[in-house]
Amino acid sequence: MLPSRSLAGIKQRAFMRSQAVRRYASASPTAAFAGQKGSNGKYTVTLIAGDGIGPEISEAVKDIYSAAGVPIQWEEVSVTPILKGGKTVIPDSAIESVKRNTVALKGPLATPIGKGHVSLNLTLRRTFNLFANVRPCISIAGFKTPYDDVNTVLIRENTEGEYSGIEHEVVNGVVQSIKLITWEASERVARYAFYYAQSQGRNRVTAVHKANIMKMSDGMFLSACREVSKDFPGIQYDEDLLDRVCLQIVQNPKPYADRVMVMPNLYGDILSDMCAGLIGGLGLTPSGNIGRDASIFEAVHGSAPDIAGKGLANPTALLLSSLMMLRHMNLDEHAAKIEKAALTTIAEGKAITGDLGGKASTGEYTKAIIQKL
Ligand SMILES: NC(=O)C1=CN([C@@H]2O[C@H](COP(=O)(O)OP(=O)(O)OC[C@H]3O[C@@H](n4cnc5c(N)ncnc54)[C@H](O)[C@@H]3O)[C@@H](O)[C@H]2O)C=CC1
Ligand SMILES: O=C(O)CCC(=O)C(=O)O
Repeated sequence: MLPSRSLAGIKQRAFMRSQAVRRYASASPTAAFAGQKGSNGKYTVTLIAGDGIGPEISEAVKDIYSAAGVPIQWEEVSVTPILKGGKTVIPDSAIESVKRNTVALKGPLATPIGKGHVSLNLTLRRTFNLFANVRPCISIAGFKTPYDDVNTVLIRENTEGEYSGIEHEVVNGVVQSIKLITWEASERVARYAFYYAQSQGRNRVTAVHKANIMKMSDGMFLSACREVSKDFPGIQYDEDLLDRVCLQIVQNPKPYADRVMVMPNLYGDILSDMCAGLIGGLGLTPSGNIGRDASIFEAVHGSAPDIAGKGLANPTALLLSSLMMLRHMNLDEHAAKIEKAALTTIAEGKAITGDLGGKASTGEYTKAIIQKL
C-alpha cells in the first residue's frame, strides 16, 4: 500500500509544525506522551540501568535529576534474560513496566559475540515496535574537536534490515543471514524522518543506501522514501550512497548540517558511531527509540567493559538521551536547564572525563553539572 494523505496525517503535520525547534528533541508524532502524574506530582519512568558502565552513568543521571527537581520517579527493572520455551526472553515485569509507563531510560546492554543469547537491545526494540532510532550528532560549542560545525540527525530503521536476526547454516561452511526489508517499515521510518525534519526546522532529508548493490532491498527502501517525500513539498529530498556519505562527512561535515539522514538498520548503527567520532566520541551521542505505544531512550554507545567500574565513564550520552525523553514528555524547561548545565561544564573543560581529555571521574563531572543547575 502506498502512503495516503489521511485526515489524521494532516492533523499530525499541523501539530508538528506548531512544535518549537529544540536541540536534543525526540519529535514523536506517533507516540505522543499520554502519561499521568501520580498523586505525588511525579511521572513514573522505567529505568533499565544496564550492564558494564550502565549502573554508573544511570546513577549520575538520577543524581542530576534529583538535584534539578525533575518531576520523575524511577521504576527500576532488571532485564536479565530468562529462558522460556527454549527462547531467551526479557522478564515480564520489565515488559509490563515499559507498557505501563510508555517511556523508559535504558543503560547499555552487553551482547555475547558470536554465541550466547540474542541481543536484548534488539529484543526490546522489536517487542515494543520501536521503529525509528533517532540519533542527533551535534558539536558542543566550546569543546574543541577537528570540526565545530557537525549538526546532523540520523534516523535509523530499527526493527528489521540486517538486524532481523534470521540466520541459518545452509550446509557445513555456508551460512546465510537474511536482510529483511518491508515496504511498511520503510515507509513508516521515512514518514517519521520527514516529520522530524519538519518539526525541527531541518530543511532536507537524505536517504542513505547501497541500492547500487542491494537493488531490491535498498531499492524498495528508497522507493518508500521517495513516495513519502511527495507529502512534504517543503522539505528537500535526496539520496546518497553510504560509502560516499562516510567519506564526505569525515572530510567536511558542514554540508550535512541541518539535515536528517534516514537509512536501513545496520547503516545507521555504523554511521552514528562514526559521526560520534566527529564531535568527541561515544560519550556524547544520545538516541531515542521511538514507537507508537512506547519509547525507550538510550546512549548510542555500548557497555564499555574496558572502563566499567573504574569511575571513568562519561554519563553525557545517557544524560542527553534522557533530555530527549523529557522533551518527549513535554518537560522542556527541565530539559533546557539540565542541558545548559551539562554543555557549559563540558565547554569549561575543568571537570570533564578522560574520554574528553579531562581528569574528572564520573562523580566529579556529575557534581560539576549539579553545581550549575
Ligand atoms: N544499545 C546498546 O546497549 C549497545 C550495546 N552494545 C554492547 O556493548 C558491549 C561493548 O561494545 P563495544 O563494541 O566495546 O562498544 P562500546 O560503545 O561499549 O565502547 C567502545 C569504546 O568507547 C568507549 N566508551 C563508550 N561509551 C563511553 C562512555 N560513556 N564514556 C567513556 N567512554 C566510552 C569504551 O570505553 C570503548 O573504548 C557489547 O556487548 C555490545 O554488543 C554496543 C552498542 C550499543
Ligand atoms: O545489541 C547490541 O549489543 C548492539 C546493538 C547496537 O550496536 C545498536 O544497535 O546500537
